[in-house]
Amino acid sequence: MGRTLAQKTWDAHVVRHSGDGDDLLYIDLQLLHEVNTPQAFDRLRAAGRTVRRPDLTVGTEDHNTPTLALDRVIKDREGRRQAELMRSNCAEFGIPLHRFGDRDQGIVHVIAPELGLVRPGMTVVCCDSHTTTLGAFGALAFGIGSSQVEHVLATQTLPMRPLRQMSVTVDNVLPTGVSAKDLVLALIAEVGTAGGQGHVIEYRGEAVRALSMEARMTLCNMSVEAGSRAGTVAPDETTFAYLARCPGMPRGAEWEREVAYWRALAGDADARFDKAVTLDARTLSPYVSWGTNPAQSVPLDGRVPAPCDFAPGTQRDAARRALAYMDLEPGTALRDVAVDTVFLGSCTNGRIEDLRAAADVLRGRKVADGLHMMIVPGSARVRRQAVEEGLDRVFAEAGADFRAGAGCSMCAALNEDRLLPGQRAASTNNRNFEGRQGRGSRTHIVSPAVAAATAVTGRLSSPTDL
Ligand SMILES: CC(C)[C@H](C(=O)O)[C@@H](O)C(=O)O
Ligand code: SF4
Repeated sequence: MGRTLAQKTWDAHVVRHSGDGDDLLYIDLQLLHEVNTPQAFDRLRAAGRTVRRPDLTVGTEDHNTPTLALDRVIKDREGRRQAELMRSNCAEFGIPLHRFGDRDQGIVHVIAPELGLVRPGMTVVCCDSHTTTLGAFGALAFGIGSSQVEHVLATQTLPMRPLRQMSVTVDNVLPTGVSAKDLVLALIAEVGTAGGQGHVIEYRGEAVRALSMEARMTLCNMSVEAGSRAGTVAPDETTFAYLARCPGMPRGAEWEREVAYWRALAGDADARFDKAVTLDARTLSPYVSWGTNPAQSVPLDGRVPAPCDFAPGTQRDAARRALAYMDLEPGTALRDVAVDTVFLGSCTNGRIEDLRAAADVLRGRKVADGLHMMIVPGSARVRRQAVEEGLDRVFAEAGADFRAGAGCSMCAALNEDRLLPGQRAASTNNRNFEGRQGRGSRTHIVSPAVAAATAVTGRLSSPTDL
């Protein structure tokens, strides 16, 4: 029987089929950040073990890092402690670490592709749920918990229950002004936050083929918000062209051999999916979340729904609660919702293409009076490139606050960058649960273009409104 891309990658990494339903998988790369890892290192030390493959392990600092200046210290005590432990643990076990202030530092999911660490057909794990991002390269990449981190550190393997296969086929091409972010919000609104549970999603179809690597990363990034373990896109010419520019790639005949292997990873025509969803790209438009989970999203052209629009029970209760928390009246046009903050950044939309998309909207325009637009590059490299392209000037002239330091920042508000209680943001991040961007914060998840247009008008807007 035919196999999917994920099944081929899985099969190539099984070290042992065990009786209890778990397979023991070989892991090609483990990425680490400062949150969730101290416990793993403590247990490793307590057990008198060492790191099996420090050469297949890479760390960075991202969640707690400041953004105002590169010489700024972490103010929060717990955050500072995590960063210090990250440094001492990596030093003790010989793991390369991209520290805050270094050239290659940034959000773990942003720097890994930049450094050429991720290739098609690899198994990649990280102590972070948005590791799904890296499936954009045709890798099998998923988040793991801290005891699993310890297991991989010690053995370079991981017991895993085989995943179910789900296909998301997006036919036709996305209309102009509709991005991968809008596509994935529409998908999650359709299938729900548990729609992909236990599955690895493979994104297919003409619209997906047409996406850049950055856009595919946005798509795979939010796979976890649909409940799935991983998201993948079969490697193609777009993937190879991106990889060819990455550091450390083989050249000449060796490169040709790799590409042939990567090509063969594409799913077989008779591969079976346990679940299949089809979307028509032509029907999509900019999406925005109104509630407190990403599935509570509607087209920007729409209105805030009412609880009675949902099935009685859990869904309706969740809508009622979300509306109260978000302080929104049913029936309000989304375009009438005013925000005081716009956040552009995160592992979903903190890459160079995202900054370019926002700059294209901001060029020659001004951020609305009294509104704070904060732009945080996903990595130090993204920031350098933005400066090379003159985007920093566009942001400055528009009155946006383009930060010096790279990291997660206001995506999760684990550093100093956060909303005050009651503040409302249009944000390019991926989660909007209560308090995500600071206690009492209200988040509307949007694309970079919508974020920038919203910054100009002060209300949820798309570039066509300007
Ligand atoms: C802190 C980290 C473990 C967490 C995650 O796993 O996703 C964070 O990155 C997030 O986005 O909420
Ligand atoms: S940018 Fe946000 S979603 Fe991504 S790893 Fe950081 S906190 Fe998590």
